[in-house]
Amino acid sequence: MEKKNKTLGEFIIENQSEFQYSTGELSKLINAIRLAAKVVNHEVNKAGLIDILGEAGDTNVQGEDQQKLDVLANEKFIQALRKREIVCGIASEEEDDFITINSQDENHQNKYVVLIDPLDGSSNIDVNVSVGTIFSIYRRVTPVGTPVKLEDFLQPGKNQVAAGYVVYGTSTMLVYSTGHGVNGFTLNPAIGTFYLSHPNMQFPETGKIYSVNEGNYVHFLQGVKDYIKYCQEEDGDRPYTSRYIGSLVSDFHRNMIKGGIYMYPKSSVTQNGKLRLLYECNPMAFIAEQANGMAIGGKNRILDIVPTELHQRVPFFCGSKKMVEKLQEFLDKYH
Ligand SMILES: O=P(O)(O)OC[C@H]1O[C@](O)(COP(=O)(O)O)[C@@H](O)[C@@H]1O
Ligand SMILES: [Mg+2]
Ligand SMILES: [Mg+2]
Repeated sequence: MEKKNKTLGEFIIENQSEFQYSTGELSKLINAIRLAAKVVNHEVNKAGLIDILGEAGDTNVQGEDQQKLDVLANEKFIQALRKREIVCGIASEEEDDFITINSQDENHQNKYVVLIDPLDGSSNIDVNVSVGTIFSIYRRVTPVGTPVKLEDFLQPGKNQVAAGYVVYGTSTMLVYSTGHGVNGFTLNPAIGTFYLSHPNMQFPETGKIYSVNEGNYVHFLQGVKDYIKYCQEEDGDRPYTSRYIGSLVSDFHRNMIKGGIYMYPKSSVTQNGKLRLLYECNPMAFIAEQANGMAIGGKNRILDIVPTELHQRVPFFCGSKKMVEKLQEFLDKYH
């Protein structure tokens, strides 16, 4: 078990050998995320004092009204990643298309693509409820020396070389995995340093929390309705407790620590659910599986899905293994 309280920088160096590619590349990637996270954290913490609450006035490719903090976080993460001479392309919830980034020598030597949800939980920004950032990292599949292509982004989640999230909550944490377990780092805002506070995070095998927007209940498929009823029944360790923050990162983080299941099903209103496969479901599924949890889209494992579009949505069920398996039983009955 990793010793607590070492800095993120120390942890990255000590665990370099775990990263399947050359040393230094991972630290450049994670350092870019760390830097941008600190900048965004700084803005989020004083959001009410400076003019970054409310709408930015534009809509994004999803047709959602962009919040000012969506736009700011998007700029800060793209800036930080662009400067690191390691990323050849970025895709973001707030950008219609992927961004090509060329190496300084103009020969497309960079090897990684990064997909981000710069600000997750946008509906909670103005009401001072915790929000987050989500990131997913792949090695490109097209040859170095050529411009990045869409296929570099449309890789199944199991190809991720690293993924994680930042939660801007009562404290600010960076949680990530490179495929060797999940570790959480808490920011000491006084000195601007992330320290290892949650080594080797694990989803409890089961739990007593279910997270779903029950306001959509009538539109859910029968299997999901039956599972929610099952969670609410008086029997054994049930009823479970309903907790729904409305920020995927925060609901996921709580369930990973306490044991629980998060659900954003498809419904008669949202044919494919709401969450985006590439920069919400894949990175969270990668973390979940690395933490002994489980993530499905219904019959399929999220990380096996072969993406077809940059901003595609999928149904998402994720959390403690025994709870997701139980849900799967209910889904299999009907679908
Ligand atoms: O308000 P709803 O429909 O329950 O949706 C809440 C979900 O939508 C999201 O806010 C979508 O993410 P963005 O805020 O990044 O668009 C998730 O964080 C959250 O879990
Ligand atoms: Mg989101
Ligand atoms: Mg977002």
